[in-house]
Amino acid sequence: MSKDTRTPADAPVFSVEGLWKVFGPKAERVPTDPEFASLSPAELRERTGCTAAVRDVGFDVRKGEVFVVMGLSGSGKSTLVRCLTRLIEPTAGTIAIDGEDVRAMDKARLRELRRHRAAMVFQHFGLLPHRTVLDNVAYGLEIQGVGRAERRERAAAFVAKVGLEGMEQRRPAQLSGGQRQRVGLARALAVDPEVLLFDEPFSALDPLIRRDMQEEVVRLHREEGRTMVFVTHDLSEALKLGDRIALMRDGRVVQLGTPEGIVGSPADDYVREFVRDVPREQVMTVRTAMRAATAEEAADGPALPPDATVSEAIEAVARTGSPARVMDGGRCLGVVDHDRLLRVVAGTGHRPEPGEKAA
Ligand SMILES: Nc1ncnc2c1ncn2[C@@H]1O[C@H](COP(=O)(O)OP(=O)(O)OP(=O)(O)O)[C@@H](O)[C@H]1O
Repeated sequence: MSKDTRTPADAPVFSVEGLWKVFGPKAERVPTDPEFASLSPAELRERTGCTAAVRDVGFDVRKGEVFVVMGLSGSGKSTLVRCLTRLIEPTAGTIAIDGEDVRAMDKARLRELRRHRAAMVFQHFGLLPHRTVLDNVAYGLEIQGVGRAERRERAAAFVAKVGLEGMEQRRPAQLSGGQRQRVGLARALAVDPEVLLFDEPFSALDPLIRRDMQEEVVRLHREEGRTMVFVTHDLSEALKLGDRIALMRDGRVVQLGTPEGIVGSPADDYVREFVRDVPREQVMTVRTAMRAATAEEAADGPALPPDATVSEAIEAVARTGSPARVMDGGRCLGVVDHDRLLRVVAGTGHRPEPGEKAA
């Protein structure tokens, strides 16, 4: 996936501010009382009997991006993403979709939001066992009131799109886990939502099928440019899929940034520890690794786009024996040489990305 090269449209799809979800007795008092806000999760539970699953979280999801919510088990990811369409009622804060206040929506509007605008793909597929693949995919269209002939035609197109052509008449029990998840994906896509929400959709799949599905998401995203919010506890999945990643810990977002920003400039020791084993050369780009070029260097040498990875640059430099030029529209932005590339691999010498900050 090409990262960092798109200029995102200004208007966010989702805009979230000061969001809290507190489970437990008299949950509403927790967000408003500064004394509670400073407590650790264990202290808060002890003092109030409440669990703050999401604590004062704010972010925008930009049009066309894959926004990943990542964190360990229990960090609040599922709760957060369910709050976006009020499958879980937030305790405090604001959520807007295309500028419209989600917390002010009545039942009918909410239904419309979940059916048409923000479709969810779940880990356990949620397929109807007695229906065929085709009818499962058509289901979302059926509840939208689309006529039978049209919905079957549209559903068939999406079945083909996710690579299940020829399996239209099978039932879910006759499919593998990966194939079932493809049906879930096709069903969500068929309603043509503005944004797709994925809650750990691939965590039950075995590693090879999981990789296939990740590639499927990358491909669909590349082809359609659809906005996606993707929950995962798997760092390599987050780095592979995310244009930006919100890293959660104990209900808070501890860092929000590009994969490169998070790996290259961890906001604190927790994040640093989290990304310690990531192969940096596969995430860091030459845009970050480069230095200024001399006139001679700018004129000759292998050329790479700014979002090429350091790993790709190592290959180019090894092949040609000379520094690689970072080229953007015919202009040489800088060069990467052995020294620069090795520094990235060794984890010394990166520059913080402009605009990256802890959330
Ligand atoms: N209905 C509930 N009642 C009470 N506490 C809850 C409820 N749902 C979630 N929690 C708590 O909120 C916290 C966040 O849970 P959540 O499921 O959002 O985490 P997660 O990051 O999605 O975890 P996982 O990766 O294991 O699904 C946890 O401490 C969890 O025990």
